[in-house]
Amino acid sequence: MAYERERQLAIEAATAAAALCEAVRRDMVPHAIEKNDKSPVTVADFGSQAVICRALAEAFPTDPVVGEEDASDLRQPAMATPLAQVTQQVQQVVPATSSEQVLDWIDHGNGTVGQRYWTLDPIDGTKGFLRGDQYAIALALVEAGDIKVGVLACPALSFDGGTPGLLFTAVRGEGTTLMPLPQGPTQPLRVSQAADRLRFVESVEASHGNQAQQAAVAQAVGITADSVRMDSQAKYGAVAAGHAALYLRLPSPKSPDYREKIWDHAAGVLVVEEAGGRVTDMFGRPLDFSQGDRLVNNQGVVVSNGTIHETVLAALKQAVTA
Ligand SMILES: Nc1ncnc2c1ncn2[C@@H]1O[C@H](COP(=O)(O)O)[C@@H](O)[C@H]1OP(=O)(O)O
Ligand SMILES: [Mg+2]
Ligand SMILES: [Mg+2]
Ligand SMILES: [Mg+2]
Repeated sequence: MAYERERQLAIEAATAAAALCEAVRRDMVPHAIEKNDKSPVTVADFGSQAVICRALAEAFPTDPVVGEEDASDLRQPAMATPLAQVTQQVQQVVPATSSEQVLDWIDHGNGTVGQRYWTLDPIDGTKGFLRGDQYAIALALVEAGDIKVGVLACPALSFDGGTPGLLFTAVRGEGTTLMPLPQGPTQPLRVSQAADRLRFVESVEASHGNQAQQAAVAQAVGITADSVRMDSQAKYGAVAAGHAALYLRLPSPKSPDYREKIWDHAAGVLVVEEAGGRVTDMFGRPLDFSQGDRLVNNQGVVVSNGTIHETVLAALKQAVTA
C-alpha cells in the first residue's frame, strides 16, 4: 500500500493526541487562552500539537510541519502555569518530558509549505471543544499540492447513537476507512446517494459562514430539512460516512475576504474525496494547497456526495448573482 509508514504514523499520533484532548476535557475543565487574533487556544491544543509534532519529527525529520499553533506565547513568564499543565499532559504520553522539550516540539509545527509537507490542526473547532461539542484532530500529508494522506480524529463524534470516538483515514487512490477510537475494527466508508439522507451540515459558529445563503442553496437543491450544525472537520466526516449529502461554508458577510487555512481542510478534503464525494470552492475550483498556509486561490467551500455537486454549484451561482 502507498504511504503505509505515513498512514500508520499519522493514525498513531492522532490517536494519542485525541486521548490527551479527552483527558483535558475530563480532568481539568479547560479554559480559553486568547490569541493575538482573539481566537481561543487551550492546554489541549498545545499538548496535541506537541505530541503529533514529536512523532513526525522522529519519523520524518526532514518533512516540514505547518501547524496552527506556535509556542511564542507559552514561552512568556506569565504563562508558566499553562505551560506546566501542557507539560503534565504530554508526560502522560511521553514520560519524563521537560517543558523546554514540549515548547520545541510545538515549534516544530512552524514549518512552511513546500514540495512535501504535513499540515496539522491540533484541535480544529476549539470553540466546540470548549463548549463540550464536536472537535477534530486533523493531520494531512501534501505532495506537490496534492493531498496524499488524511487523518481526522473526532473523539466526540458518533453516528446512530454509537459510542463517541471515530477516526477517519484516507490515502489517495486507496479509499477512506472508519475506525472507533482508540482502536477497533476498520470499515470502508462511502458517501450516500440515498434521498432520505439529503441532510446538510454547516458550522455552529454563524460568523464562520453565511447561514442565510447556505439555507437558500440547500433548499434550491431540494434539501428541505433544517441543517445539522456541527463544529470542526467532523462535518467532512459526516459527508464521507453518508450522514449528510452536503457541507456548505460560504464566505461570511462579516469577513468576505477571509481565506481558509490549509489545516482547516486538507485532511477533511481527502477523507471525503476518497469516500466518493467531491470538494471545490464556491466557484467550482479545486482547493489549492500549494500556495502557503491559506487557500489564497479559493473562496468558500462546497463539500458533497458528488452526485449533487454540479446542481449545488449552479444554485450557488444563482444565489450569489441574485
Ligand atoms: N471568518 C471565518 N470564516 C471561516 N472560518 C473561520 C473564520 N474565522 C475563523 N475560522 C476558522 O473556522 C474554524 C472552525 O470551523 P467550524 O466553525 O467549522 O468549526 C477554525 O479553525 C477557525 O480558525 P481559527 O482557529 O484561526 O479561529
Ligand atoms: Mg485549531
Ligand atoms: Mg481549525
Ligand atoms: Mg484556532
